[in-house]
Amino acid sequence: MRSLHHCLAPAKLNLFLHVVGRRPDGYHLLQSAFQLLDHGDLLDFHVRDDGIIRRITDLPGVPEESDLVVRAARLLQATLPDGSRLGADIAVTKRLPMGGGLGGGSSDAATTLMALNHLWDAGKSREELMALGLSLGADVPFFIFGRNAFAEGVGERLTAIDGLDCWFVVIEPGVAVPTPEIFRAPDLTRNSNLVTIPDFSKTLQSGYGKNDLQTVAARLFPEVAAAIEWLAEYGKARMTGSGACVFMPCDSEAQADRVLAAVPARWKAWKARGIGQHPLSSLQKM
Ligand SMILES: C[C@@](CO)(OP(=O)(O)O)[C@H](O)COP(=O)(O)OP(=O)(O)OC[C@H]1O[C@@H](n2ccc(N)nc2=O)[C@H](O)[C@@H]1O
Ligand SMILES: Nc1ncnc2c1ncn2[C@@H]1O[C@H](COP(=O)(O)OP(=O)(O)O)[C@@H](O)[C@H]1O
Repeated sequence: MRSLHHCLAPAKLNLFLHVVGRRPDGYHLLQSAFQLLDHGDLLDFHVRDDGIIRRITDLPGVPEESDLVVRAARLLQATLPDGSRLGADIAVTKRLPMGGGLGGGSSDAATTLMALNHLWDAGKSREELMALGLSLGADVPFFIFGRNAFAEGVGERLTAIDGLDCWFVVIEPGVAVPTPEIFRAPDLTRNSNLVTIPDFSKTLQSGYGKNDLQTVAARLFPEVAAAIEWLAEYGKARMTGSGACVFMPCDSEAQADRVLAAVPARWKAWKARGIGQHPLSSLQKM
């Protein structure tokens, strides 16, 4: 049967993240620049002919049935023609921290939709996969979109941008930040000014804007505050998504290595390069 091995589910960074309003259902309206990285989880897919979908690796804290990988596969399977007996064994090598703001679970789901759409010959267009993905999480459509992007709405309105072609240092402060708690906080700023692409594009490199979720996450999780404070000694340090991870764009790989060598032992840290395109984009029909 057909297989795909070592498919990257890349991490994302939110280069800035502004909360610009709220929908009637309570969801927050955002504006953000999403940046793809060359580091992420790795997934292996092996097609089955008995309709069974299994996650064949363990992920502590995430039961198989609630894993976004399994949910994504089931969602796509439900669109296959009646009588189809296609299923899959899926192995997930988890390298991204959960609740890290790097979009790990969402990226796993996006990679699953793209890989199985190809392996099962499901014939879904990029737009159709993005719509399926949105029901799994707000970040999923971005990963299927496959380019660095300016995101609006809750993250579903995407416009391709260049992003940053540089190295980043990422620090994992060792805590999982629950997204709902951050959005619920009374002190969250919800009225940042609307921006346009020309407004921020020229200044993206020098650290355009801010992350409105950072103040709340840093207040609730002192290790996030400590990591930002430590990294800010070296450059423009900022939190990604709803946290917990903190990142800094670097002028060179050597600068990234110098910062990594100095990171306190209690934090895990790594470097990654910004990429312009999702590695699985080539599998996609337009
Ligand atoms: C903040 C962002 C930015 O990329 O990423 P992460 O930190 O998760 O990577 C995303 O918008 C995260 O979106 P999503 O992945 O859908 O968030 P979930 O964990 O499902 O949302 C949990 C809860 O947070 C609140 N929520 C979430 C997104 C949003 N735009 N407004 C909200 O108010 C809602 O109450 C929702 O029920
Ligand atoms: N394959 C998966 N990988 C990571 N998290 C998953 C996965 N499937 C379900 N989840 C759930 O999604 C939550 C958010 O995880 P993740 O997307 O990694 O963080 P974030 O949204 O902060 O970037 C996790 O706490 C976990 O309960």
